[in-house]
Order: sequence, then C-alpha cells, then structure tokens
Amino acid sequence: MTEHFLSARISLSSINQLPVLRINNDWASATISVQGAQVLEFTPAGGDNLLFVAQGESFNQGEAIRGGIPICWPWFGAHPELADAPTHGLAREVDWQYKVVADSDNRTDLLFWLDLDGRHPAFPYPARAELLVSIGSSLVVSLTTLNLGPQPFQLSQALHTYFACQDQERVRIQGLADRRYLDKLTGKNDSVPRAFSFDREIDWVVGDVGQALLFSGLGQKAIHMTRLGSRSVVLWNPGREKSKTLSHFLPDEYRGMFCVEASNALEDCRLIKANSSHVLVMELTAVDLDAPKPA
Ligand SMILES: O=P(O)(O)OC[C@H]1O[C@@H](O)[C@H](O)[C@@H](O)[C@@H]1O
Repeated sequence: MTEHFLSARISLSSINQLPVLRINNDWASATISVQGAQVLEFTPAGGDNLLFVAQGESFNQGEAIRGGIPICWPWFGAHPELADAPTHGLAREVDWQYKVVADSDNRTDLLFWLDLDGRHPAFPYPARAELLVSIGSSLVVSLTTLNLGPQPFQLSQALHTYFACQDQERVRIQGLADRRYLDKLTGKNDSVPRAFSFDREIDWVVGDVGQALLFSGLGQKAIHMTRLGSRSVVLWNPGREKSKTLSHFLPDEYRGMFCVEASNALEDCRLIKANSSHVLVMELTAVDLDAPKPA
C-alpha cells in the first residue's frame, strides 16, 4: 500500500501485509497497526522509541504481532474453560475499525473499536472494545469494555506492553516491592523482592499494585507508567530458552525487551453487568533522570 495522508500529521501505509497508521505531531511520533489496534512505536520528539517489536516479526495478516502493545481481550492468557481457544483473547489477530477524533500539533487521538456479536463459542456475549490512543507528550491508551447484552460476563485483559531496553537484567522497577505475585511458571505465590530484575525467565501476575510505576536502567531516560481501572500487572520476559520457542523472535532478542502489562488478571478480573462498562487506562511518559526535581 502506498502512503496515503489522512491529514498533515496522520498517514495510512502498510508493513508487509498489515495496514499501519503513522502519526507525527510536535510531541511525538507513533505507529499503530490496524490489526489488533496495536501501538507498535511511540517516540517522544528528540527521544527514543519506548516500545520493542521483534526484529523477526513478519507482519502477516491473522498472526499476532510480537511487540508494541498487544491488546489481550476479553480474556488474558489461557481461556478459563476452553483449552483450544486462542491465548490472550480475540482482539490481536483481527482488524479493528478506527476514526480520528482529535488532530492538533499537541495531541492526536484515534479511536479504535471491535464488536463481538455473541456467537463466538469462547465468548458468547455481545460486547464492544473501544481503544482510545492519545499521542502527545505522553502516550495514553484507554480500553473500554461495554457489555451490549443481557447477561453479565467475566472480563480479564491486559495491555501487554513490550518495552525496549539495552539489557533486561539492568531494568529496575519502582513500585512493586513486597507486592504478592503468582509465578505462572511454578504456580507458587511469593512477594516481589526489593532487588527484582529480569535476570531469568519471568512470568508473574502481581496483585494489589498502586497506580504509579517507574522503570529505570534503560539509559538516560526512565519510563513512568500510571494505570487506572487496574490493580494488577503482569511481568514477563521469556529468557533465553523460552525465547527460542516463540513466534517471530530472533535468538537473544529477549535481552532487549521486558513486558510490564497493565492488567485485570486473576482476582483483579471484573464482572461486567448488562449495559455496564469497565475502563482500563495506561499512560506512559519518558522521564529525564537528570531533570531538576521540583523544590
Ligand atoms: O506468546 P504470547 O501468546 O504472545 O504470550 C506471551 C506471554 O504473555 C504473557 O502475558 C503471559 O503471562 C505469558 O504466559 C505468555 O507466554
């Protein structure tokens, strides 16, 4: 597809088989795949891309993209009952509808939506996901789930964010110490140690997590993450051995990424009643570590 401009700041083109929207305003540039409504890149002006996409990614239609911010919806991880249902729900491998809702030098907002008609065997409920992606001095991703049918349903979900780093072992996360987590690899519960690092395969669901987290050890900049509508986060890095089995991953690429996923998982999954909704919001801001602190 040749590049087609929707406005001075927004264009539609493609990467291999997948249509992508590219946004460029005074504060940042971003790339979003229409399949999965998946943000693939967010680069604050003059800075580095906060997000990781696997170099082995082939961008084929109907295949989940390994990187950026996959939307795991309306369930996170394995389906609660059906072993053959896709991991991480129904949203990653299909095209979403979209429209531009704000387009200025300071902020570009795109609204994506996906409707489920209640006939999918793994999710027999009419529902809509709306994803508002706001690109400005920060990246804001806001996922609203609407129950359009008469029956309540359980929702688990995640904004499965792949962050870029030089070396995953040097990444430090502030805001998680002493929180309880389930280790999905061993099935055991424990508390997050103060000196946590991604120095091996990690697959944890951490509960009762406050709104703000800070990621450092990435170089000059740190990343500030805030969440609303979420009390859990998922920490994931496949490590050396698991990464060899993953789709679209080159050997050793696991070193340059780590996932911290704003989620509603385990005890934090939500019951969405008829005609009700739930909103999960994540904001990411690049923070200059050398900037003077407010007095
Ligand atoms: O390979 P996928 O389906 O993108 O999932 C990657 C990982 O995603 C994480 O969120 C899960 O906790 C892991 O268990 C999983 O391996």
